[in-house]
Amino acid sequence: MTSKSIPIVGVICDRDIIGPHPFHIAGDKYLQAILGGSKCQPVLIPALANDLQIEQLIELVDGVLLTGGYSMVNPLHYQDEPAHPDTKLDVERDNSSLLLIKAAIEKGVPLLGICRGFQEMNVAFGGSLHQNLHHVGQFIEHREDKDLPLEQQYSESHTIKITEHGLLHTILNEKSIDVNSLHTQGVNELGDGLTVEAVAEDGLVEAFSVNSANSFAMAVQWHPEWQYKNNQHSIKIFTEFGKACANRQKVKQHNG
Ligand SMILES: N[C@@H](CCC(=O)NCCCC(=O)O)C(=O)O
Repeated sequence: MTSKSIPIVGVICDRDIIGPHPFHIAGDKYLQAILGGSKCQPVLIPALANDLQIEQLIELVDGVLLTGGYSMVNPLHYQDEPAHPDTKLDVERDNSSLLLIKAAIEKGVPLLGICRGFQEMNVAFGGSLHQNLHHVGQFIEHREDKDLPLEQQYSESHTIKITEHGLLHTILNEKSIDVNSLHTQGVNELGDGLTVEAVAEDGLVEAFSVNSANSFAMAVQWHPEWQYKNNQHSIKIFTEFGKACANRQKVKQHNG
């Protein structure tokens, strides 16, 4: 029985230790949102960094998803003070994502960044992060309360104002929406060639797009993958990303 092939989306893994061993892992909710929301086949990309055959890999996928993650982007990537020794880092994830972002933009592969992925994309374009938003003194609380049940951790936490006539505005057709918020870090300096698509009520950048991209290239600080089926805005984001991936697949099939 022949079935129509669906676009393939590469999902970056975290490298984390389980028991005595390192593993490459990705959150199920991201894979479900790609499968059901974007109608694409998710495949995991291990955080093998410079051992990844990026040029070969980027041709195999029709889109790239950079997921959230509890580890922090190493501040050495944006020339800031070294992270506090207790900070959970993931050097291999950093180095893998930065290579993937470059390759996806160069090759016109649709790219969606979520939370940590949003922060990685900002850094990849020369931007910087506040390592601890709650220490800066001008921002509302953007962290989740990890002592609460997950439903409450991922519940809507603040409003974002959407840039009129931008990509996100075109996708959502909304001037503002409420979003969840589960992040310690956030955009300090916006990277070169990025356009702000939304800001929080405290002025923190919450979404941006990539000016030079030949395809969908957007990143959001919140978590649209969380229970995406129950959120019309999330459905629209994953649907739009999926359409871009399907278009990439069609162009590749046409070009043979
Ligand atoms: N570690 C960064 C990014 C926060 C983030 O991605 N949180 C979600 C982790 C769990 C999930 O994938 O839902 C920061 O704290 O700023």
